Amino acid sequence: MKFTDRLWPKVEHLWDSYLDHPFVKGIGDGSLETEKFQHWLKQDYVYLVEYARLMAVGAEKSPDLEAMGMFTELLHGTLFVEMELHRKFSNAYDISVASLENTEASAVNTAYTSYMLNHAQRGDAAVATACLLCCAWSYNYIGKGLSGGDGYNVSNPYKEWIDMYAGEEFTDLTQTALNLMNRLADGKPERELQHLEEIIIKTGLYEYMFWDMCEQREEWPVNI
Ligand SMILES: Cc1ncc(C[n+]2csc(CCO)c2C)c(N)n1
Repeated sequence: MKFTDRLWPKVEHLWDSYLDHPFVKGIGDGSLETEKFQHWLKQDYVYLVEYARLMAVGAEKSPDLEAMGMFTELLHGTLFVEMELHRKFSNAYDISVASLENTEASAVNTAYTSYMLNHAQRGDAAVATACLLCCAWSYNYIGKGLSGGDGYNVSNPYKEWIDMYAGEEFTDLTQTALNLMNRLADGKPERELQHLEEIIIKTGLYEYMFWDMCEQREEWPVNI
Protein backbone atom coordinates (compact mmCIF):
# COMPACT_ATOMS: atom_id res chain seq x y z
CA MET A 1 0.00 0.00 0.00
CA LYS A 2 1.22 3.49 -0.84
CA PHE A 3 2.00 5.68 2.16
CA THR A 4 -0.51 8.34 1.06
CA ASP A 5 -3.29 5.68 0.88
CA ARG A 6 -2.89 4.87 4.54
CA LEU A 7 -2.94 8.61 5.32
CA TRP A 8 -6.26 9.30 3.68
CA PRO A 9 -8.60 7.83 6.38
CA LYS A 10 -6.71 9.86 8.99
CA VAL A 11 -7.15 13.22 7.25
CA GLU A 12 -10.54 12.76 5.56
CA HIS A 13 -12.62 13.94 8.52
CA LEU A 14 -10.43 17.02 9.07
CA TRP A 15 -10.53 17.91 5.38
CA ASP A 16 -14.29 17.64 5.22
CA SER A 17 -14.39 20.16 8.06
CA TYR A 18 -12.63 22.66 5.73
CA LEU A 19 -15.60 22.43 3.36
CA ASP A 20 -17.86 23.30 6.32
CA HIS A 21 -15.73 26.24 7.40
CA PRO A 22 -17.49 29.63 6.94
CA PHE A 23 -14.58 31.13 4.98
CA VAL A 24 -14.42 28.22 2.53
CA LYS A 25 -18.21 28.11 2.27
CA GLY A 26 -18.17 31.86 1.54
CA ILE A 27 -15.81 31.24 -1.39
CA GLY A 28 -18.01 28.36 -2.52
CA ASP A 29 -21.22 30.37 -2.66
CA GLY A 30 -19.60 33.73 -3.46
CA SER A 31 -20.80 35.41 -0.24
CA LEU A 32 -17.37 35.91 1.37
CA GLU A 33 -16.82 39.57 2.34
CA THR A 34 -14.15 41.30 0.24
CA GLU A 35 -12.19 42.36 3.37
CA LYS A 36 -11.82 38.73 4.43
CA PHE A 37 -10.60 37.72 0.98
CA GLN A 38 -8.11 40.61 1.00
CA HIS A 39 -6.86 39.41 4.39
CA TRP A 40 -6.35 35.92 2.95
CA LEU A 41 -4.52 37.29 -0.11
CA LYS A 42 -2.05 39.28 1.97
CA GLN A 43 -1.44 36.64 4.62
CA ASP A 44 -1.20 33.89 2.03
CA TYR A 45 1.34 35.81 -0.03
CA VAL A 46 3.84 35.97 2.82
CA TYR A 47 2.95 32.40 3.77
CA LEU A 48 3.96 31.29 0.26
CA VAL A 49 7.34 33.02 0.55
CA GLU A 50 8.14 30.81 3.57
CA TYR A 51 6.62 27.79 1.85
CA ALA A 52 8.97 28.36 -1.09
CA ARG A 53 11.92 28.30 1.35
CA LEU A 54 10.64 24.95 2.64
CA MET A 55 10.88 23.47 -0.86
CA ALA A 56 14.36 24.89 -1.28
CA VAL A 57 15.33 23.07 1.95
CA GLY A 58 13.81 19.88 0.49
CA ALA A 59 15.77 20.31 -2.76
CA GLU A 60 18.98 20.76 -0.80
CA LYS A 61 18.33 17.59 1.21
CA SER A 62 17.22 15.49 -1.77
CA PRO A 63 18.80 12.03 -1.98
CA ASP A 64 18.83 12.08 -5.81
CA LEU A 65 18.22 14.17 -8.91
CA GLU A 66 14.67 12.96 -9.38
CA ALA A 67 13.60 14.17 -5.92
CA MET A 68 15.52 17.41 -6.47
CA GLY A 69 13.64 17.94 -9.72
CA MET A 70 10.29 17.34 -8.00
CA PHE A 71 11.04 19.83 -5.21
CA THR A 72 12.10 22.44 -7.74
CA GLU A 73 9.01 21.82 -9.87
CA LEU A 74 6.88 22.55 -6.77
CA LEU A 75 9.05 25.55 -5.91
CA HIS A 76 8.68 26.92 -9.42
CA GLY A 77 4.91 26.34 -9.31
CA THR A 78 4.66 28.33 -6.09
CA LEU A 79 6.84 31.27 -7.12
CA PHE A 80 5.72 31.62 -10.72
CA VAL A 81 2.22 30.17 -10.95
CA GLU A 82 0.48 30.44 -7.60
CA MET A 83 2.10 33.71 -6.47
CA GLU A 84 1.55 35.20 -9.91
CA LEU A 85 -2.16 34.48 -9.54
CA HIS A 86 -2.09 36.14 -6.11
CA ARG A 87 -0.54 39.24 -7.71
CA LYS A 88 -3.23 39.21 -10.37
CA PHE A 89 -6.03 38.84 -7.81
CA SER A 90 -4.52 41.62 -5.69
CA ASN A 91 -4.62 43.99 -8.59
CA ALA A 92 -8.34 43.28 -8.94
CA TYR A 93 -8.82 43.72 -5.17
CA ASP A 94 -6.96 47.04 -4.88
CA ILE A 95 -3.88 45.72 -3.12
CA SER A 96 -0.48 46.79 -4.46
CA VAL A 97 2.34 44.25 -4.88
CA ALA A 98 4.39 46.29 -2.36
CA SER A 99 1.66 45.98 0.24
CA LEU A 100 1.42 42.23 -0.43
CA GLU A 101 5.16 41.86 0.12
CA ASN A 102 5.17 44.06 3.23
CA THR A 103 2.38 42.17 4.98
CA GLU A 104 3.30 41.22 8.51
CA ALA A 105 2.55 37.55 9.07
CA SER A 106 -0.18 36.98 11.69
CA ALA A 107 0.35 34.84 14.80
CA VAL A 108 -1.19 31.72 13.23
CA ASN A 109 0.68 32.27 9.96
CA THR A 110 3.99 32.62 11.86
CA ALA A 111 3.28 29.51 13.94
CA TYR A 112 2.41 27.46 10.83
CA THR A 113 5.45 28.42 8.72
CA SER A 114 7.80 28.17 11.72
CA TYR A 115 6.49 24.67 12.45
CA MET A 116 7.13 23.55 8.85
CA LEU A 117 10.55 25.14 8.51
CA ASN A 118 11.69 23.85 11.90
CA HIS A 119 10.81 20.25 11.03
CA ALA A 120 12.21 20.52 7.50
CA GLN A 121 15.52 21.90 8.75
CA ARG A 122 15.88 19.21 11.42
CA GLY A 123 14.66 16.29 9.30
CA ASP A 124 15.43 14.70 5.94
CA ALA A 125 13.82 15.22 2.51
CA ALA A 126 10.88 12.93 3.47
CA VAL A 127 10.16 15.16 6.49
CA ALA A 128 10.32 18.28 4.28
CA THR A 129 7.79 16.62 1.94
CA ALA A 130 5.48 15.73 4.85
CA CYS A 131 5.56 19.44 5.79
CA LEU A 132 4.47 20.61 2.34
CA LEU A 133 2.05 17.82 1.39
CA CYS A 134 -1.15 18.84 3.14
CA CYS A 135 -0.93 22.35 1.82
CA ALA A 136 -0.95 21.46 -1.87
CA TRP A 137 -3.22 18.43 -1.50
CA SER A 138 -5.92 20.07 0.67
CA TYR A 139 -6.35 23.14 -1.58
CA ASN A 140 -6.83 20.89 -4.59
CA TYR A 141 -9.39 18.88 -2.55
CA ILE A 142 -11.21 22.08 -1.57
CA GLY A 143 -11.13 23.45 -5.15
CA LYS A 144 -12.61 20.20 -6.46
CA GLY A 145 -15.21 20.09 -3.69
CA LEU A 146 -16.33 23.66 -4.39
CA SER A 147 -16.40 23.26 -8.15
CA GLY A 148 -19.00 20.52 -7.68
CA GLY A 149 -21.12 22.73 -5.38
CA ASP A 150 -24.30 24.76 -5.90
CA GLY A 151 -22.54 28.13 -5.71
CA TYR A 152 -20.19 27.33 -8.58
CA ASN A 153 -21.42 29.50 -11.44
CA VAL A 154 -20.38 32.54 -13.47
CA SER A 155 -21.85 34.99 -10.98
CA ASN A 156 -19.61 33.73 -8.15
CA PRO A 157 -16.82 36.37 -7.79
CA TYR A 158 -14.47 33.64 -6.53
CA LYS A 159 -15.03 31.31 -9.51
CA GLU A 160 -11.51 31.99 -10.80
CA TRP A 161 -10.08 31.07 -7.38
CA ILE A 162 -11.98 27.78 -7.41
CA ASP A 163 -10.93 27.08 -11.01
CA MET A 164 -7.31 27.75 -10.16
CA TYR A 165 -7.11 25.24 -7.29
CA ALA A 166 -9.35 22.63 -8.94
CA GLY A 167 -7.60 22.96 -12.32
CA GLU A 168 -5.16 20.74 -14.14
CA GLU A 169 -2.02 22.67 -13.24
CA PHE A 170 -2.64 22.41 -9.48
CA THR A 171 -3.88 18.84 -9.79
CA ASP A 172 -0.54 17.98 -11.47
CA LEU A 173 1.44 19.78 -8.75
CA THR A 174 -0.53 17.89 -6.08
CA GLN A 175 0.23 14.63 -7.85
CA THR A 176 3.94 15.53 -7.90
CA ALA A 177 3.82 16.16 -4.13
CA LEU A 178 2.02 12.83 -3.53
CA ASN A 179 4.48 10.92 -5.74
CA LEU A 180 7.42 12.56 -4.00
CA MET A 181 5.99 11.61 -0.59
CA ASN A 182 5.45 7.97 -1.59
CA ARG A 183 8.89 7.76 -3.16
CA LEU A 184 10.67 9.12 -0.08
CA ALA A 185 8.55 7.19 2.45
CA ASP A 186 9.22 3.90 0.67
CA GLY A 187 11.20 1.49 2.86
CA LYS A 188 11.16 3.70 5.97
CA PRO A 189 10.62 1.98 9.34
CA GLU A 190 7.19 2.30 10.98
CA ARG A 191 8.47 4.72 13.64
CA GLU A 192 9.55 7.21 10.95
CA LEU A 193 6.31 6.77 9.01
CA GLN A 194 4.38 7.66 12.16
CA HIS A 195 6.46 10.80 12.55
CA LEU A 196 5.64 11.79 8.94
CA GLU A 197 1.97 11.12 9.65
CA GLU A 198 2.01 13.30 12.73
CA ILE A 199 3.47 16.21 10.72
CA ILE A 200 0.83 15.79 8.01
CA ILE A 201 -1.98 15.82 10.59
CA LYS A 202 -0.53 18.85 12.43
CA THR A 203 -0.13 20.84 9.20
CA GLY A 204 -3.72 19.85 8.40
CA LEU A 205 -4.82 21.37 11.71
CA TYR A 206 -2.79 24.50 10.93
CA GLU A 207 -4.63 24.73 7.60
CA TYR A 208 -7.92 24.86 9.54
CA MET A 209 -6.49 27.55 11.83
CA PHE A 210 -5.39 29.54 8.76
CA TRP A 211 -8.99 29.60 7.46
CA ASP A 212 -10.16 30.69 10.90
CA MET A 213 -7.52 33.42 11.07
CA CYS A 214 -8.75 34.80 7.70
CA GLU A 215 -12.41 34.53 8.70
CA GLN A 216 -11.70 36.59 11.86
CA ARG A 217 -9.16 38.83 10.04
CA GLU A 218 -6.79 38.12 12.91
CA GLU A 219 -3.26 39.44 13.16
CA TRP A 220 -1.84 39.57 16.69
CA PRO A 221 -3.86 39.88 19.91
CA VAL A 222 -2.70 43.41 20.79
CA ASN A 223 -1.71 46.24 18.47
CA ILE A 224 1.77 47.50 19.31
C1 LIG B 1 -2.17 28.39 3.80
C2 LIG B 1 -2.12 27.79 2.42
N1 LIG B 1 -2.17 26.46 2.31
C3 LIG B 1 -2.15 25.91 1.07
C4 LIG B 1 -2.04 26.69 -0.06
C5 LIG B 1 -2.05 26.08 -1.43
N2 LIG B 1 -0.78 25.82 -1.98
C6 LIG B 1 0.37 26.22 -1.46
S1 LIG B 1 1.70 25.69 -2.37
C7 LIG B 1 0.75 24.88 -3.45
C8 LIG B 1 1.32 24.11 -4.59
C9 LIG B 1 2.25 24.87 -5.42
O1 LIG B 1 2.00 26.22 -5.53
C10 LIG B 1 -0.57 25.06 -3.12
C11 LIG B 1 -1.68 24.51 -3.92
C12 LIG B 1 -1.99 28.08 0.11
N3 LIG B 1 -1.91 28.91 -0.93
N4 LIG B 1 -2.04 28.60 1.36
